[in-house]
Amino acid sequence: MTNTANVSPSLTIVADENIPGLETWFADLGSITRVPGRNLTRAQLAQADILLVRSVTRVDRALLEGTPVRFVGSCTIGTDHLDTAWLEQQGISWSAAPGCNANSVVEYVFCVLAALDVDWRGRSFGIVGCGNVGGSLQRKLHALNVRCKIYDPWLTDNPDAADLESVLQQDVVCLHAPLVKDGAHPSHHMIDQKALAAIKPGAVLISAGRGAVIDNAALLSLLEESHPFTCVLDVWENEPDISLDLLDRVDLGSPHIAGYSHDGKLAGTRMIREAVSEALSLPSAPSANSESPARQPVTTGKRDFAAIRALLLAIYDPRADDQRLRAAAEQARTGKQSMAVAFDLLRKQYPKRLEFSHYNNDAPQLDTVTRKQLAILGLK
Ligand SMILES: NC(=O)c1ccc[n+]([C@@H]2O[C@H](COP(=O)([O-])OP(=O)(O)OC[C@H]3O[C@@H](n4cnc5c(N)ncnc54)[C@H](O)[C@@H]3O)[C@@H](O)[C@H]2O)c1
Ligand SMILES: O=C(O)[C@H](O)[C@H](O)COP(=O)(O)O
Repeated sequence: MTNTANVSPSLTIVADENIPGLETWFADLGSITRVPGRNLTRAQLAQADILLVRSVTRVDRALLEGTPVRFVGSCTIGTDHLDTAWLEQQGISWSAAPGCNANSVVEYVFCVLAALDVDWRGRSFGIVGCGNVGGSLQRKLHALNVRCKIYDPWLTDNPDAADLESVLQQDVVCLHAPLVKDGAHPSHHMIDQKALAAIKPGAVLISAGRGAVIDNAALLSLLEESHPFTCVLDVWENEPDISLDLLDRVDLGSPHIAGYSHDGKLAGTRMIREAVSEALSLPSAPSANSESPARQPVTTGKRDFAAIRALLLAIYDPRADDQRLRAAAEQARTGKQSMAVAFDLLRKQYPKRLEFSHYNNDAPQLDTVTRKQLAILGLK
């Protein structure tokens, strides 16, 4: 990282208004203009040196051609909204924030299972896509002595590697693949009618990668015919204008917030600041306040899995997100607000969600094994 502390750059930064921590991480670089990311236009970038986006902005030739933008940073893990080939061809530096909110997604998965009262300790897991999110989930499951199989075409030597069909036949199937439309292993509609049919009756399907990894029309027709497995969707095709019929039929739905822990969002902003410093030889990122606030106690009088469940849900209960999304759908049905606007608003106004590490397990009656299992999940 370059340390050019004497230089005081005066850059023009255009940023999605939903990126937190901009003041902390970018104010020293110049002026920041906050814009709604969904409708960003080329005209708004006429003076911009740096563009900071989230997943809702398509960054390509149509947006950037003829603008002075030299660096594009996406404070997200996913990169499917960036035309990286075009950016590279134009010599425009870019970066996403790999892994920034992976832990948030893993915690979401365990909280979803807690909300459904599914004791994961006696189940087998199938993980599709085993990068930062899937890999972290796999490591936690191993530590908990839970069996899992993974499908990731780029990780064939992973000890749990299996073909897609056997992965889909596990008790809990977690989708964490990126959206890839071309190349050797495209994931677009990878979970089609045939793949959906491979999921066991009574299983749980959790989709928290990108919506279009599942063929949503095929999923809807399956769920209209019968309800063979429990279906949990955080990500949808055609966000933000998601299918209300599909929402009606899933067991838990949320507006693409699995990665929305406060920690995950701030990590994304910080990582992009580090990347811009590196790419444009700018001063190092300002040092953040390293003092961590006192952990908040969570408690329960229960024991064993009931206690694990109660403690996790005291921290984050995905049923609240589900209820808010269904209330928004009701408004859309009655014509009060379009689903697309409501979906984006839920994301913009998302409550501050802290990861498990901000809490401490204050249930003294718990036995050592339960305590250890909670610690593996990140609640000590
Ligand atoms: N719901 C949310 O809030 C949320 C939050 C974070 C990330 N995501 C999504 O989850 C995706 C995964 O995140 P990550 O941090 O693990 O990314 P990552 O890049 O670290 O890992 C992705 C993994 O998927 C594998 N993969 C690629 N094509 C595949 C295919 N066709 N089938 C199966 N696996 C495939 C890759 O080999 C890689 O190991 C991101 O790309 C993003 O789209 C969603
Ligand atoms: O790719 C990611 O990091 C996540 O999907 C992220 O949580 C998306 O959030 P958004 O950028 O849409 O606000």
